Amino acid sequence: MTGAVIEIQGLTKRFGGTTAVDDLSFRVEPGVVTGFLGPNGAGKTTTLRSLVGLVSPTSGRATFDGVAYAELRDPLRTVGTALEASSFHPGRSGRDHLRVAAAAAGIGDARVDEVLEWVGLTAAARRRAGGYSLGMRQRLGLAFALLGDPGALVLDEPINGLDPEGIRWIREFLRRLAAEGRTVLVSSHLLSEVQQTVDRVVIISQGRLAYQGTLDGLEAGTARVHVDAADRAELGRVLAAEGGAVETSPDGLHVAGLDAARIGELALGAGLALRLLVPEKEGLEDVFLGIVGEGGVR
Ligand SMILES: Nc1ncnc2c1ncn2[C@@H]1O[C@H](COP(=O)(O)OP(=O)(O)OP(=O)(O)O)[C@@H](O)[C@H]1O
Repeated sequence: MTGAVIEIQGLTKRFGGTTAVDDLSFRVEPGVVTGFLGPNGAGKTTTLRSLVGLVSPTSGRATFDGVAYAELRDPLRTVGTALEASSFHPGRSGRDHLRVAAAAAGIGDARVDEVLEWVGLTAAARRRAGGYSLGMRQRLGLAFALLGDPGALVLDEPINGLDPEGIRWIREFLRRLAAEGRTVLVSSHLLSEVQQTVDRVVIISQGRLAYQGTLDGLEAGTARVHVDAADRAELGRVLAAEGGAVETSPDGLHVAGLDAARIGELALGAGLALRLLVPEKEGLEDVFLGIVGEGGVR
């Protein structure tokens, strides 16, 4: 098992007059969990389906270490996917569902039992999948994705609808898979849902890339400092001269582009005594909503 770099390059998908994905490019590296975020209708599912050959792009490419899914020599061993939690034959047991999929790929029953154990479904393995709870179906989907011991995992909304215990379980599970060197890409329409699970995020809105990078970077771009001095106007001039974006309000100055430590130094250098110096952090969810905008939902 080696992690594969997932690369989306200039991907566009149109359905008739609807552009679901619009010239989208991003990279997903092994060894970390990457969140793929955007509001409902942003184009996440279409992107993930393009990645595994279920949707043919209008233009652009989606590859694993440079190879398109359809050209992979051993797809099940390269990438595991869980794109729909309910795509199981309801009358078949969880174990039989996996045995059928495994047999088609030349994978034996021992591995089926291993992945069932891995996702904590051994006790329920011989029960009808139709009677499984949503959490159990998510686990069965993960077990299916892991059958070929793939280096990459592509999971569509694996946390959606889980109870707190299920969320905690999957969070730890995904982090462990990434720590083993796998590439883990997990979609969600809620940043708060994956915030404690992901190391990096790719955010899309209306089919286009809105941000890719770390969560810290996402927050840093919007962080401001609330600061004030007796001579507010002079403080504002000093900070603006050093590149701060200064907004004056009745309760002081709100400054972007300079951190609190730097503002303290500049004020000291200018002989201004500060009477207020408070870093202001917008909640990550607010940053996310600011990026995807009101018009994000289609
Ligand atoms: N097969 C299709 N035919 C026509 N339009 C489609 C098709 N699949 C998706 N779309 C449209 O493309 C856009 C993106 O849909 P997509 O399902 O990829 O978004 P999403 O981010 O996964 O949203 P959700 O979280 O709601 O699943 C939407 O406007 C959707 O209606």
